[in-house]
Amino acid sequence: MRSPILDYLDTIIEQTAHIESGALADYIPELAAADPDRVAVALCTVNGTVYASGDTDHEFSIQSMSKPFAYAQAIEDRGLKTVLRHIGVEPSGEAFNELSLDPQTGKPRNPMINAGAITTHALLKDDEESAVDRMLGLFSRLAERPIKVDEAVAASELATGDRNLGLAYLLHSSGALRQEPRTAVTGYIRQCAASVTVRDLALMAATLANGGVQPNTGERLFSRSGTRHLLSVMASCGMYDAAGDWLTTVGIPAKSGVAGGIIGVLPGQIGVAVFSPRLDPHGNSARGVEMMQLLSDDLGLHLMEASRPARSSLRETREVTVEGQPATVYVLQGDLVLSSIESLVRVLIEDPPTTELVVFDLSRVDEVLPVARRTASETATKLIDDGHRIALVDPEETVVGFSDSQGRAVEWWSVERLEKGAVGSV
Ligand SMILES: NC(=O)CC[C@H](N)C(=O)O
Repeated sequence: MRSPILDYLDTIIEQTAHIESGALADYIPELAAADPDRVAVALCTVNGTVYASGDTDHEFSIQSMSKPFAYAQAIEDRGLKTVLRHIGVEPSGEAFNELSLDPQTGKPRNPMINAGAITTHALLKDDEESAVDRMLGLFSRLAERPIKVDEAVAASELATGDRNLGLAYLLHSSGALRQEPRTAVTGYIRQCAASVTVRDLALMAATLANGGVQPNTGERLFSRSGTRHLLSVMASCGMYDAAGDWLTTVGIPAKSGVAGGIIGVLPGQIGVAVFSPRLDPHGNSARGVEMMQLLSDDLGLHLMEASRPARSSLRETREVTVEGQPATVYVLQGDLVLSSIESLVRVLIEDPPTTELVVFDLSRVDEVLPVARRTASETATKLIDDGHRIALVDPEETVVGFSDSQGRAVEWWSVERLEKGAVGSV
């Protein structure tokens, strides 16, 4: 059966379908030729499972979403102290391509704006392979597939890259740039032209959510402390001059790119990625920001929300005989949020119950977020359609009035009925 999490992601696309505001980035001619109606959304858990909806395999250039990964790599290559000597960590409150450095220090204010990102690129180790190849190798390990430069995008931006060149000359004159301005800008632009999908980006973001370890390969790509530092910078500077608004509303470390992508990271839980090419006046995807806002509200992503456990909500699965008939009992625990019920939903899909009677024991459940309830309703529909009977044991009344997504009621069992009726331990 199709995962209800995919059905949920479909609703994010449907609910934002009316948003047609914003404009394509036109200072890079190749981006102005993009199809403005493309849209995609993906999320990836820290277990490495990716869910994606919309134009999931459509490739677009990573642009400024490359900046966090280059910054983390520069920290690995040179150490945090050296990187901090070259680039600050203060929000600039300015546009991403502003021609300005911190007047007190002569350094770029942070690594998420172009001045800081060009400086970052020039700090990457380039003795064995070029800094661009090094970044492509990193992207490929993060996304688990070969990531390449979109040569048309790179050529288009190189031909119109005067502003970034101007910035690089400014940086060079203040002593902040390790390379010749033209070399640094060419490398930075090629780094930005790497071609990715929302699936790739969700996996990349999930690696940051997972403390720097790629969830599927288990490879440590960034140190834990480097990842924490990066996420803090993304939280305060990732959305440029909209960063304060972003942190108060969506509330997760994020980074946007001018091709229309945005990535977000909920530490310890999930990475998310959205794509829609029309940009708002800050240079962030207009529909993408709305999609992120919905994801944040529905999934309870906001960092300042009282913390929710990242552990799985499935405590254990038991096969027992209740009142003379075989039953599968799923014992759930903790707060039911999307990232904690994801593993339960995946077990139900990949290893469906073999008994007609399926019991969910919610005795140890504390709180159920609306999106978890909705996903559970959709899962119930799929189970009922497959011929199962569903019974809920819910002594704390965490899901009062629960029904499947078509309004079909489930059975309500007391703890005693389950415990007394069961042969085999419950
Ligand atoms: N915000 C962005 O995505 C900007 C990246 C783009 N390559 C530039 O330097 O202008």
